[in-house]
Amino acid sequence: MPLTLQRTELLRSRNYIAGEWREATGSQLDVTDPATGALITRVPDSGACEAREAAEAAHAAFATWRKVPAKQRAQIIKRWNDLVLAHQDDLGTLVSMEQGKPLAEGKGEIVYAASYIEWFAEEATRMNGEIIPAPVAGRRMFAVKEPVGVIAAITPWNFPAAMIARKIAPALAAGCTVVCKPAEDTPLTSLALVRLAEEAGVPPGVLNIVTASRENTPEVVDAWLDDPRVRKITFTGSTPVGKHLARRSADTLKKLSLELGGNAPFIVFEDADLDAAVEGLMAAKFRNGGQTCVCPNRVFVQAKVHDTFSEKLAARVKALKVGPASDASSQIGPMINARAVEKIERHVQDAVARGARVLVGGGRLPELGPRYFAPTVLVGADGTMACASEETFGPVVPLTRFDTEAEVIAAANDTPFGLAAYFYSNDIRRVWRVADALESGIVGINEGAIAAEAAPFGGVKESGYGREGSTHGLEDYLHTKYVCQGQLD
Ligand SMILES: NC(=O)C1=CN([C@@H]2O[C@H](COP(=O)(O)OP(=O)(O)OC[C@H]3O[C@@H](n4cnc5c(N)ncnc54)[C@H](OP(=O)(O)O)[C@@H]3O)[C@@H](O)[C@H]2O)C=CC1
Ligand SMILES: O=C(O)CCCC(=O)O
Repeated sequence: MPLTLQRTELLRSRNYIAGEWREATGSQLDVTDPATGALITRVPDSGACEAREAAEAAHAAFATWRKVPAKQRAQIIKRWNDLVLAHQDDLGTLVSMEQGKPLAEGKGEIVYAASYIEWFAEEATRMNGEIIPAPVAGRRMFAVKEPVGVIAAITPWNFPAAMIARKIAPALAAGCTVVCKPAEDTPLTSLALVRLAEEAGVPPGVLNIVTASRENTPEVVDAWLDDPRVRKITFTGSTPVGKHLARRSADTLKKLSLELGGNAPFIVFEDADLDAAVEGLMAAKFRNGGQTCVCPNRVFVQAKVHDTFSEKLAARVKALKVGPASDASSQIGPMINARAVEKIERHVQDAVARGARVLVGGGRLPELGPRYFAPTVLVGADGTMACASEETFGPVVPLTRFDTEAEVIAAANDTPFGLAAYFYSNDIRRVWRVADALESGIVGINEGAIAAEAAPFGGVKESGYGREGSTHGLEDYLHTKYVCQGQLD
């Protein structure tokens, strides 16, 4: 059955700038269903002109929004959260329509996105400063929290709702205003979320969104990078684009939050509960068909339990149901675009050419459509393979056998990335030793589902910097102003 919306007005096809839904002045961009390639709708293919209008509106609105009492900002954000939850069926459907993830996951993403909105509505009222004991008599010293200013949020296609929510909600909570550009492949969920923010009472100019094609995106973002009024860039996406944003924002010294690519290790020690480890790996690896930056990319299994673990895993992976979001039984959807499937195929072919063996899957599923790839388990993977050094971003599990703890820690850390890492062990001494040794912003110990609004999400090394969620996620949108009052008489 085709996916449809109850409230069709949530399917938006214009930019939202200065409180107005504006037609494209130039060309338009097709938004398609990744399962079939069918056109869903068209949105503006914006350029520098629209980007500048959005920045202008956000700059003008900042003067008043920053002065709105925190409690009032919190109430508006809370209303946004309520509206998002009230429309979770339609929003989840939109996610699945444009991104391809199974409907249950699409709706789950909306609940996940709302958890960030609710969290930051509550945090808005807790931006406490400090009173500092003065080292000199007669002075009073304070550390005051202030909003950074206009924020540019650039978001990826893999979580079109959650990534918008966890960037925009803290910005609004802090008193910042926002210009946003969603990914070319998935602009519709973000437009619907902005529509609900408008309905919740976010004032004109405070939140602006412009859509653009992959070709025009650099023009839009460059306009913001060059604009000294834009004080912060918050970005989730690939490491090369993150580095580009860091370099290009240097001239105006913007604050940056970069949540970039990962290459997560998942380690199964011989003392682990193997069934729990298989379940944890299934949850972590196959979320969104493997298209998640915290998905395990390299799986290391200790020699003694390797064969038992791989058999158990293969049985679970073989049973996964692949299909379109419109089929309620689907567990893995299509990949986002042709480039994504090509990369996954290249990784599997390279691994096999270098000696890996396919235990399950191993190729495309043309009978379902051009964007489907079979959930795959490879054994005999090693560090020379492309899948060990690049993020596959697809449903492929390469298993590598290891002997010692020291060897596996060295292998796990042998990457420029450091976003998430997972391991399974029931030895309490090993648990803390390994957690300390892993070079990673996030560590899952006997746990595959690590994301939560109350947790600081982010990486080290070339996985970026800044944290999203938790109290740290608000801090990234604030400056600390030191105020010193001298003797009054
Ligand atoms: N950390 C994460 O969550 C993600 C990691 N990735 C990794 O990146 C790989 C490639 O995915 P891809 O979609 O190409 O990721 P990108 O980094 O290209 O895209 C992420 C966002 O950045 C925008 N963007 C792209 N180029 C520029 C630019 N020159 N200046 C400013 N903004 C830009 C994109 O816009 P547009 O869509 O219009 O190009 C999109 O909004 C994936 O296979 C995966 O390994 C991808 C997505 C998320
Ligand atoms: O960067 C990503 O892949 C999105 C984050 C997923 C998560 O919140 O777990």
